[in-house]
Amino acid sequence: MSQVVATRSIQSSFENPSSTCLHSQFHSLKPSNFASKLLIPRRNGNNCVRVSVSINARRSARAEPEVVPVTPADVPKADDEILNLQERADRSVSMWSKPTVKRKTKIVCTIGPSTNTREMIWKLAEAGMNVARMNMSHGDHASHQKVIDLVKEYNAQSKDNVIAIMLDTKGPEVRSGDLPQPVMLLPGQEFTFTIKRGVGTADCVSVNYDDFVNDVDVGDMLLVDGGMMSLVVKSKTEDSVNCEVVDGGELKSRRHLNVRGKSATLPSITEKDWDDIKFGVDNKVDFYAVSFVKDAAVVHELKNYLKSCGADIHVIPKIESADSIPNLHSIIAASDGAMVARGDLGAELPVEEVPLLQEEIIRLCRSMGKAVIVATNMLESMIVHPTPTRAEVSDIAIAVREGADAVMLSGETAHGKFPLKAVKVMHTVSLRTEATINGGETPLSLGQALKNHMSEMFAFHATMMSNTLGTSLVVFTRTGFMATLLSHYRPSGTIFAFTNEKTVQQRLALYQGVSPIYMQFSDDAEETFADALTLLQEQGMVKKGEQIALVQSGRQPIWRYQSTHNIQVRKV
Ligand SMILES: Nc1ncnc2c1ncn2[C@@H]1O[C@H](COP(=O)(O)OP(=O)(O)OP(=O)(O)O)[C@@H](O)[C@H]1O
Ligand SMILES: CC(=O)C(=O)O
Repeated sequence: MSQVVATRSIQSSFENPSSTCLHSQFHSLKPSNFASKLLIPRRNGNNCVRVSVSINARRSARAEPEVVPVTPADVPKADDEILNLQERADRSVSMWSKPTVKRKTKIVCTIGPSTNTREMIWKLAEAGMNVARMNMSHGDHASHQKVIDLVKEYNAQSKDNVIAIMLDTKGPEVRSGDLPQPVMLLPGQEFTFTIKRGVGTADCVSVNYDDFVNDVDVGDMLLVDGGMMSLVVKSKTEDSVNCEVVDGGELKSRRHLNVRGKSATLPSITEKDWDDIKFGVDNKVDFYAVSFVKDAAVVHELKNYLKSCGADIHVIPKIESADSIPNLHSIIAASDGAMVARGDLGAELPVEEVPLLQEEIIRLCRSMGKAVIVATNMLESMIVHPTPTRAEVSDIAIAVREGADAVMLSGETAHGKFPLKAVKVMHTVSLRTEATINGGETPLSLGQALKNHMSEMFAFHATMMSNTLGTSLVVFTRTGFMATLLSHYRPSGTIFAFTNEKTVQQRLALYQGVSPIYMQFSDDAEETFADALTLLQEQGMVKKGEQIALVQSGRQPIWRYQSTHNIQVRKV
């Protein structure tokens, strides 16, 4: 029943995103076993004016597109029905009804066997995927090439949506070797890991890393599959590590191994990674998620390489290694963002550190004006179940509240049974949570981190102005800089970022609150502004008579002198 009220409150906050005042939040959260009234905030100022909207609290509000009816299976028939509904809704109110436009927090989907077809990429995109991630730990170049081509094909034919492409490197993963059949490990049992190649018996298996014996010490805790099993190191020989099983389980082939509190002394970018990075350059991907980054040097090395190739690809280090924690500030400063890779992070460090580090990494990224992604286990149970656990829903809400640019799905979309439902749940939970967040909570030290002070000042004041007036923001950008800067101030309204560069449009898909739109710029500023506003109006994203805040600032002047920056408020 409360679904009904929640949906209406979300809609009212989109009709007027500026000020989800406390009063309206209260009403939106109220139990709805009675006819409820919503407060729709008025556009001029922060005052809320009571507007009576009687809602009969009935489940029949299912037809509202934002509410995900979590039905029992992600079977094509059900999906088709949902998508048909979506298509009908899209035709009636066009782009503004798209999940990818209304929601501010972006969704990264890992593409794997469950989703690597044309049909599923299209469905994921329409359900709300903003970024397609390819994990280079799995699959080969041919299979990833197919995914890249499909995403590009989707982008080329879509008039009002764009999906960014992220290539996630395998990195220096330490894995156990092949076993002829799974081995059941029982607590108290002895088990050995060896650097000798090709061993796979009931009490000993190979490890793919020659320095394994040197890196571990007696007393260390080895975690298999991120902690599904654990073994304590009892003794070592020249080539083997003898352990006692603490938490048992079924050991299968090629499992992930971590040593609690330690990172492997391997380079963050391996030879395979360089090969994959080159593959990414050839395919003009938008982002590299770089596994097991330990310090800023590796980010500089990759950035220098990309510069030498003339590749415009952004670098997002994955914070997952114990060694990276003392270097967080310098790693993020050198990069274009960070991913909180909670899987390995929670294996190398005690799990109770993960939420604290997540908060800290998000805070650091936001204070430095960098993109931040929260990843792993977000809807893990939906790999096999059609509905999420309440804890998973809360986890997404926390990441949204903490201000992540994006939340990520891994196994849920890569090999899960309900990939579309997982995206829809993530979409709905993000949207619902966003509706309760007051905009314009400016990161305190953003001013110190960014050098281009004038742009920053204009981003800040444009945010304040659009929040006060309850308008969307319109920005014209060739490099994406001003759009990402505005995003970091988290304005309440959508940032409509017009760019004449397809690569910039694609990359901006990751950023919180940014709706990237490709448009040819003309030499005449007024003509371009008029074209942009017409497009927004045609797409149903702004209404005639509505005000928008238009920002002209940034590093590369478009239709202005270098020294002149503007914020204009225009009536459509
Ligand atoms: N391209 C792919 N081909 C085949 N299977 C895949 C692919 N991508 C992902 N998977 C499957 O989905 C699972 C979850 O994906 P995820 O990206 O989380 O990988 P992971 O190996 O579990 O973790 P990590 O992110 O640390 O590499 C993988 O373990 C794998 O079984
Ligand atoms: C995403 C990832 O690699 C992790 O969570 O470990």
